[in-house]
Amino acid sequence: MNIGVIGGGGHVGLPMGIVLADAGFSVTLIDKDEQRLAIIEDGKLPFNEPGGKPQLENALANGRLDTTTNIDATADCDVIFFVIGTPIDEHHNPQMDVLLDVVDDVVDNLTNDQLLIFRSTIYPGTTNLVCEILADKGYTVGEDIYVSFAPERIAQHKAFEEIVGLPQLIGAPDNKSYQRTKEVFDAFLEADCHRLNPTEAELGKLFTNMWRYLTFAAANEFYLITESFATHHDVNVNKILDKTAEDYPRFDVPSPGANVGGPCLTKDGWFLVDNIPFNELVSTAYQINEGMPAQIIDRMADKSPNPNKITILGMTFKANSDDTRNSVSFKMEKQLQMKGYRNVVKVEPNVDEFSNVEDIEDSDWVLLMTPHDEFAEFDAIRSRVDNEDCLYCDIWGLWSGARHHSDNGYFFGYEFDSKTPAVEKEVTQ
Ligand SMILES: NC(=O)c1ccc[n+]([C@@H]2O[C@H](COP(=O)([O-])OP(=O)(O)OC[C@H]3O[C@@H](n4cnc5c(N)ncnc54)[C@H](O)[C@@H]3O)[C@@H](O)[C@H]2O)c1
Ligand SMILES: CC(=O)N[C@@H]1[C@@H](OP(=O)(O)OP(=O)(O)OC[C@H]2O[C@@H](n3ccc(=O)[nH]c3=O)[C@H](O)[C@@H]2O)O[C@H](CO)[C@@H](O)[C@@H]1O
Repeated sequence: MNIGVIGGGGHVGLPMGIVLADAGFSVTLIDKDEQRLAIIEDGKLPFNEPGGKPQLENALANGRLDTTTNIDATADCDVIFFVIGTPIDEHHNPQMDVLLDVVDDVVDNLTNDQLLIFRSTIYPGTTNLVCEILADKGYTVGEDIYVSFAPERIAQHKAFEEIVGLPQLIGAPDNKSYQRTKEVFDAFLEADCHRLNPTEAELGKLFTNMWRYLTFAAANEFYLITESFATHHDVNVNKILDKTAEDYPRFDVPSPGANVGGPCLTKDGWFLVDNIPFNELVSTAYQINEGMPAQIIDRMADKSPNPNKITILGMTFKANSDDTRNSVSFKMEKQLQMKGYRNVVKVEPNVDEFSNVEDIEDSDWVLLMTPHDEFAEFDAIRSRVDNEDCLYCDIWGLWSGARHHSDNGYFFGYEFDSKTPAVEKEVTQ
């Protein structure tokens, strides 16, 4: 069976294509980004995704993986996956035309019995709209052409483990489209397929991401509330969250986080918001998460006014990633500049264009925005800074001793002995 993956050079499309090839299908990665395709042809992943390289090399060696920039290649495919980016515009509205233009191109080359699987995160109703477009062209979905929405739910960096391990939602308008989609996934899936109709599956995917985004906003809101009490009381948010959740079954709150961003979590909320214009849960979560840089800067300035040099640790949107898309670190940099702090060093070990830890000497503030493994040793960071008056901010709790014992994530370097485990310090407190 020939499978085409449109957007096959991307963070979702490439792992999908590799797994399909590994399962024995003959796969063509169709992508407009020639540079990415050249890297892939060379046996390399254009981005960091653990475990993928050997599988890619294997697929290339077996001749089961091919690449092209030519969208007309879909004409020779039995199954076509759509995995291109589905962005929002500058007004936070979904850019529907990006995907629909590609659908138009594919429809021009359509042949009977092809199965179209939408895997990008899409605006609710899009799959049904595609069915209408196909009907206008004279096709009958479920009889001479097949369509489904099978959302990707992996988190970056876990792609190769999660593509095979997570249950697959399949939104299908008819039995045959469902069965044909399930057959493709059953070739490699170690979990079950769950059937919904297309719009239900589209909403389910968006709800999954929104739920995660809301839990981070709740943790950040708890952090801000605790801060407001911290002016008159000895309270620490991470200590509250940990102790309150200990051995208790219904309080599963993540840590507050300085950097809740990435290519989709933030934008996906806007796919829902315009359907509920007067309800504000999603937009409030956005304001809380995107407001973290301003909140952090205010607290830093209270404790340590007039810093000459500020270091941001981490420019990617999440730990151990090389993906800077929609990272809140850039908002942090912008806010610092707007407040007049001009000397800002941006350290990012996973992307070439940024500074490295050699450049952080004499910083007055160090802001841990992305909790990369490279930053885990507080003592190493502190000795690079070599300024005993430096104020550090780690609301993630990466420097774990600090998590319970610093002032809600802020602490002056030399007051804090990072080698002492949090639990021992607590006993002696
Ligand atoms: N990144 C994630 O962790 C993740 C997880 C689940 C779902 N998603 C969703 O998956 C989709 C893809 O996201 P991504 O992170 O892989 O994006 P990406 O930008 O990494 O990949 C998209 C790829 O599509 C290609 N492309 C764009 N327009 C094209 C066109 N007209 N013809 C051919 N190729 C084209 C791009 O060159 C790129 O290689 C989005 O809808 C996203 O919301 C992403
Ligand atoms: C529901 C779900 O799983 N959806 C996945 C998720 O994948 P993801 O790769 O974006 O990864 P996450 O790990 O969720 O991180 C997101 C941001 O949250 C920050 N974060 C993380 C842990 C924490 O405790 N506190 C935090 O604040 C982190 O720094 C980062 O900025 O979203 C994709 C769209 O991108 C999805 O489509 C994909 O299916």
